[in-house]
Amino acid sequence: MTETGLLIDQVTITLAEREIVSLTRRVAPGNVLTVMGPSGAGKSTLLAYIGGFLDPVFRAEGRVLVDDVEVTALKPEDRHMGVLFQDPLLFPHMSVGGNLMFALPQAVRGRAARVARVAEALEGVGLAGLESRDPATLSGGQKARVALARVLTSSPRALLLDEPFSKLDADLRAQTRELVFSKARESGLPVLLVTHDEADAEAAGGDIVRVGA
Ligand SMILES: Nc1ncnc2c1ncn2[C@@H]1O[C@H](COP(=O)(O)OP(=O)(O)OP(=O)(O)O)[C@@H](O)[C@H]1O
Repeated sequence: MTETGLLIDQVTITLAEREIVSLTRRVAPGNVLTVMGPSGAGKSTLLAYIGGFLDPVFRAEGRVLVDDVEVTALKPEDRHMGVLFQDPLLFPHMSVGGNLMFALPQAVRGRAARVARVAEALEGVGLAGLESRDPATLSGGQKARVALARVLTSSPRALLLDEPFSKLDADLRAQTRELVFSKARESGLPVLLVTHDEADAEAAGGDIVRVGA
């Protein structure tokens, strides 16, 4: 039987013989697994291993599967995981539309179809018509939504969120996380969320795993 979603299978990460983190979990499509723990507990390290960009100073064992396909040995770009960090990391030399166009899979062919997909993605995050804007002119909340639209445009199979709401003030934080979780549910994406914030974990509505001391 095909097991959909994200499987973190007996993943153990060590640094100089010291175990940093160890976990086995499945995240079903549309569900969120929240990883909480004190600073230094290994939350970002775990997320980096799953995304394929773990610093080689660490030693890691265990498998990562997406929709029953093992991705452990693949490069980050071949894993089809959408990653959001604390900073939106938009390309500053490209317009908002350019940022999204860059993420759009090559399989979407033809200028008109590509332009339409970008417009649709911006509309989906409440930013219709902002294609030509310079990212530097956007508010923090708008940048976070462009980053979300860009990630969704790339047709990911899972979302990895490393404290993506932590720089937003309380109201904006609540709005942005609702948008992210509702988009993930709508798209049937499994989500791994790393956060310090109990309200983020509660809003995520899924399982919570606590790592570290
Ligand atoms: N590139 C690195 N080289 C050596 N040690 C590292 C490296 N990155 C992280 N560490 C160490 O690995 C451990 C886990 O770090 P990690 O960043 O995963 O923690 P975290 O739980 O995400 O913390 P925070 O909440 O502060 O971001 C810490 O002891 C950290 O000092």
